[in-house]
Amino acid sequence: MPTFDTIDDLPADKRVLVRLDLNSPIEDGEPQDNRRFERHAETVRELADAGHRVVLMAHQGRPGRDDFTSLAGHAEILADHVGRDVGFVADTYGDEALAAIDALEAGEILLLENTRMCEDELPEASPEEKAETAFVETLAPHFDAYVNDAYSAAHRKHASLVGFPLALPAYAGRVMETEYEANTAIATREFDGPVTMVVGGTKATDVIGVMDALDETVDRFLLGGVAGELFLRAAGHPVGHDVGEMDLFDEQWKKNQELIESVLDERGDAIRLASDLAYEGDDGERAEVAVGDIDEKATGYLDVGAATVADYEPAIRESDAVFVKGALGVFEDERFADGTVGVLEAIAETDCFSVVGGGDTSRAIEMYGLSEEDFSHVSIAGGAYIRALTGEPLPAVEVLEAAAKRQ
Ligand SMILES: Nc1ncnc2c1ncn2[C@@H]1O[C@H](COP(=O)(O)OP(=O)(O)O)[C@@H](O)[C@H]1O
Ligand SMILES: O=C(OP(=O)(O)O)[C@H](O)COP(=O)(O)O
Repeated sequence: MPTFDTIDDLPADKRVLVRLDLNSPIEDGEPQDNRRFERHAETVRELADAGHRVVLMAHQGRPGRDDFTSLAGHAEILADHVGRDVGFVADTYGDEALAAIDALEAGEILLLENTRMCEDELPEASPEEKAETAFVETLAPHFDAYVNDAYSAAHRKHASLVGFPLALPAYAGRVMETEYEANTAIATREFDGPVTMVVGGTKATDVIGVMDALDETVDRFLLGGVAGELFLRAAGHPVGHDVGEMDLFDEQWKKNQELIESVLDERGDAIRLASDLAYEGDDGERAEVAVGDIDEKATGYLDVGAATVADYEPAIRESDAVFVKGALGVFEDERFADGTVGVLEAIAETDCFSVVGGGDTSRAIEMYGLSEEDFSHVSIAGGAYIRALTGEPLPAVEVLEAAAKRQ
């Protein structure tokens, strides 16, 4: 049973400030529809149908990255899923935002601009410090209640996630409630046979620390993506660094080198690394190279190769449970989807307990004709769900729990 209050406890006719996680893949500057919109739409529709004035906050990307964009396009996608208009204001807590908030009628919905465009949102700090920011102190008096539905961002100590619950009565939305219950239940589950974790994606910093903490739970890790290349670098291969305009490896290597080397040293037997990698050849087609034959990294590696997939598939078939965090390659491009899809197909065909997590990674399921029903749980959370597996508390959930004790 969750120890926070939910929107079932929210009194009628309120001005409600709601935190969603609409962080999405961006292609050609536009957000791509994904299950985060579909799932959050349920909470938003329920609040609007109940006659509340509903103001939404969300973030997109990280400052300095290509995916750091306005939320104007997100409002349109969300409106389609909710089945009601979703207004948008290109401001977070300035006069324009406050005027739009105060003009809302019962049942109307308004999305504010990307919270990370407001400098009080980042960096991480304690809930008390975040509650004292101008962002929270200016917005909170315009509301009666705060709802957090952003389970997938609950591992971040940002103002919109941990600051508002100190300033307003605070409740969990439907996504927060269901993801919390599902992921907490998984953390306490016991398995008879081997437990495997597929680790890929771009946010290596998030997963490497967790690999260390999952010592007791996970028997073997199958690596790919950026994390996989960083481990190959630690194992002495000339890969795992940026080339050209790339900004994925060097900073994460600097931050995690010691940890990667110690995880590899202590859990080397449990860690399987790619034996071949795929890249875009001169003719624009997919090309592959054995890791042992790489003398110098001249281009980006965008997937694991066929030999690696052949090595990983049987490991999955003999597992009792498989957890996926991050894609093994850039599956959005069909040429580099083999690793991710090969692994997902093996999981779908195996009678194991399986969880696929991450806003980006879980998109591969429908893109490649697999069904959500083939997996035990498809989480819209990535970093938050694997942290939940370690039993580590999530800061944004802790402040909801503290708020429930006060309410
Ligand atoms: N070798 C790679 N180089 C660049 N990007 C990669 C690579 N492998 C996987 N990715 C990207 O990782 C993304 C998913 O990673 P991440 O954002 O960490 O996970 P999620 O949002 O699913 O939790 C995918 O969109 C995929 O394109
Ligand atoms: O997409 C998210 O996390 P995920 O990639 O772990 O699923 C969340 O929106 C958190 O975003 P952040 O990792 O930029 O803080």
